[in-house]
Amino acid sequence: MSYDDEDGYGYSVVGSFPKDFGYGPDDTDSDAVGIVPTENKPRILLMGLRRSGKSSIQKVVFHKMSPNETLFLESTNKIVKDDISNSSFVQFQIWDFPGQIDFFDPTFDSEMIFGGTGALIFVIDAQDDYMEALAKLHMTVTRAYKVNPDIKFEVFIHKVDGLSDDHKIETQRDIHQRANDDLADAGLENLHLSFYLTSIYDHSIFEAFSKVVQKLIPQLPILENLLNILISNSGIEKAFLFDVVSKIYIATDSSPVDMQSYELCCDMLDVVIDISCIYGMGEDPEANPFDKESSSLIKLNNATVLYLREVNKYLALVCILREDSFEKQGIIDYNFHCFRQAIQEVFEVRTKATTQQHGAAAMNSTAMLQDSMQSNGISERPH
Ligand SMILES: Nc1nc2c(ncn2[C@@H]2O[C@H](COP(=O)(O)OP(=O)(O)OP(=O)(O)O)[C@@H](O)[C@H]2O)c(=O)[nH]1
Repeated sequence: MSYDDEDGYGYSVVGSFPKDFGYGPDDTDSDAVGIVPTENKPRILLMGLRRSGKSSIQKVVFHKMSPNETLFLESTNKIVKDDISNSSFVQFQIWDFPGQIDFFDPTFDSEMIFGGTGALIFVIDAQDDYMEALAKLHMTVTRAYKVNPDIKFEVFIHKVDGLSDDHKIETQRDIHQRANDDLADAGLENLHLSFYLTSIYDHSIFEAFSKVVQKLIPQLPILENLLNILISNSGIEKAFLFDVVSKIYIATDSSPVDMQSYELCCDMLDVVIDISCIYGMGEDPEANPFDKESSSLIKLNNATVLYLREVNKYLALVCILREDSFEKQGIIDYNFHCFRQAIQEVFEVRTKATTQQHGAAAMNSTAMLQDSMQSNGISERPH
């Protein structure tokens, strides 16, 4: 399929995505090598006061719920466990906690809950008075840290869509200061909190979740390295490796991420998914239309090109590059092919369990990619 309008703003869709964006790779899937048993999957906890927006975040990011529909979500009364296994890299469980959870309740087994946790996201409603939330945050993180000091503590200052830009920054500064002062008073200077301004009404929640998830992906440095090699050889300005279903980016090259580029790439993914779901199904409804031929090209009217390629069933690469760099599409496609193979190798290593093998194979795939890439003739990475 190919679409063009008179402004020269057009896109083409070759191949498409599966109609059913269900979760969980099936065991017969060759991309889903190294499926981790449920109990070993890293766990992400969503905690915070009642009505702070925990369930909405989970539904919007992982279940494609539209933000307006969250108005009708009922209060969560028990821990809801959600197994997110949509990618071999992004295999984790999200536990959504009820707002009124009581840590002093004898049935609350903190050893079990915090013991296997990778990240704890504490959601604070920025449109409400946050003093009570800060007290709860302090109690939660100190308790969790005692059980498991390796947990990554992430604070979502949420619902910021209702705040002016100045108010957002002031709120973040105030929450940051108070939370860290409380920790310093308790002698817990080593406990590190990361802060994000989020809303389900824009891309900020996807960006924040991307950063949380990236901290739990041991292969992140390898993926970044592979992306750096790809973009520097291909004249690409920015590349994101997306988890197709959630729009989380699991890695990007090491140039800084600006929100606009990320939004643009997210929008492209949405367009491709929508078009594919409507027009991409073949005659066989069981066949997966998102295959290695799947790609899409959007030419913007500012001499920039967005280029999407399927990496495997769960991952897509979305690149931003200048139109003149795209003249040598053959080289970009060749380099992409090498990149895809290198990613495949990183996947395969997961099945071969040992860390030593992992490290050796990662170095191997990076070196091989560096050797096999063709240069686009652009010596410096454009800015
Ligand atoms: N303006 C705005 N409202 C939001 C946002 N996220 C969630 N909400 C609203 O906040 C309300 C509470 O959301 P929930 O997701 O049910 O909150 P919760 O933390 O899961 O609540 P409990 O289950 O009671 O613990 C809903 O009406 C949502 O529509 C946001 O980013 N901005």
